[in-house]
Amino acid sequence: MTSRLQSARQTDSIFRTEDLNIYYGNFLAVRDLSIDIAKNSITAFIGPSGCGKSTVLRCFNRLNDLIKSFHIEGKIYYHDQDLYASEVDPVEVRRQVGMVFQKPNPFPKSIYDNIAFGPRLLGYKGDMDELVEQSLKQAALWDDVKDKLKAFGTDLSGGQQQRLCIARAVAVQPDVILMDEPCSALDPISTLKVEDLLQELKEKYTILIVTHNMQQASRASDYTAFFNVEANSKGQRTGYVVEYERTEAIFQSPKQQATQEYVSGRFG
Ligand SMILES: Nc1ncnc2c1ncn2[C@@H]1O[C@H](COP(=O)(O)OP(=O)(O)OP(=O)(O)O)[C@@H](O)[C@H]1O
Repeated sequence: MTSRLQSARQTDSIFRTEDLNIYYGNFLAVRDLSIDIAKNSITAFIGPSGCGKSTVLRCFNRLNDLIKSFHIEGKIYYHDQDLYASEVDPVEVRRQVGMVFQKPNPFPKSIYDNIAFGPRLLGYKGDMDELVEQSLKQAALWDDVKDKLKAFGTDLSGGQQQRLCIARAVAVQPDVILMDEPCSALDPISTLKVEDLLQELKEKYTILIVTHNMQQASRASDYTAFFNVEANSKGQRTGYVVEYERTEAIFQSPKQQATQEYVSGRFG
């Protein structure tokens, strides 16, 4: 068994991976991942292209299950439950572990229906107007859209669309929100709005975010995992975590030279 990359906060972890190897067919995409993810915190995954950040992220809501060649060795525990046990329903996992993607992807429906869609599907019996309002408020979008809830979500600006997607994610009352480069298609002002929003959301949710933006990782996250990638003798490029620590330690006093070079922009 490999040593754990983060031992300081195991009592407060929401996910725990143990000796995780992730494959697409015979290709080992990520190896030897043993990390804990802290509850009610923001954890950033950084590293060069192809090191497996998105692959790891999508393991936490079983989204990779939709890829035929995908399989894992090792374990992922979610609240101490084996996430890949046969009795676990991936659809229920995805309700509890929501996701926001790189490109805002609102449904071609009204703003209201974008939010109400998930709760309706789940048979929500409460006051839908109230839920829509609360969700939009949590995503810091209510003031922008309260007078045009019937307008199409797709007609909002890019930054607003991404906040709509965040509102849609929170409307089904998840436990965790995964974000895969959520700001890469946004302008700097919208990016800062989303980053501010993350600080509020972490009071209620656990957030994992993949980002190529070093400033974003250092500004917005509590913990950072730096991934790297190396080729084996067959030329396969496998990702692994080099260093996983509190964000200020990764950016101000990294233990590994590769981390230092990456966060200072001299690599990758
Ligand atoms: N569906 C798939 N089938 C086969 N290989 C895949 C699949 N998705 C990703 N990979 C491979 O797995 C490796 C990790 O990819 P992944 O997208 O997770 O990396 P990443 O660090 O998120 O990259 P980027 O920063 O460029 O988005 C890459 O070699 C990629 O080509």
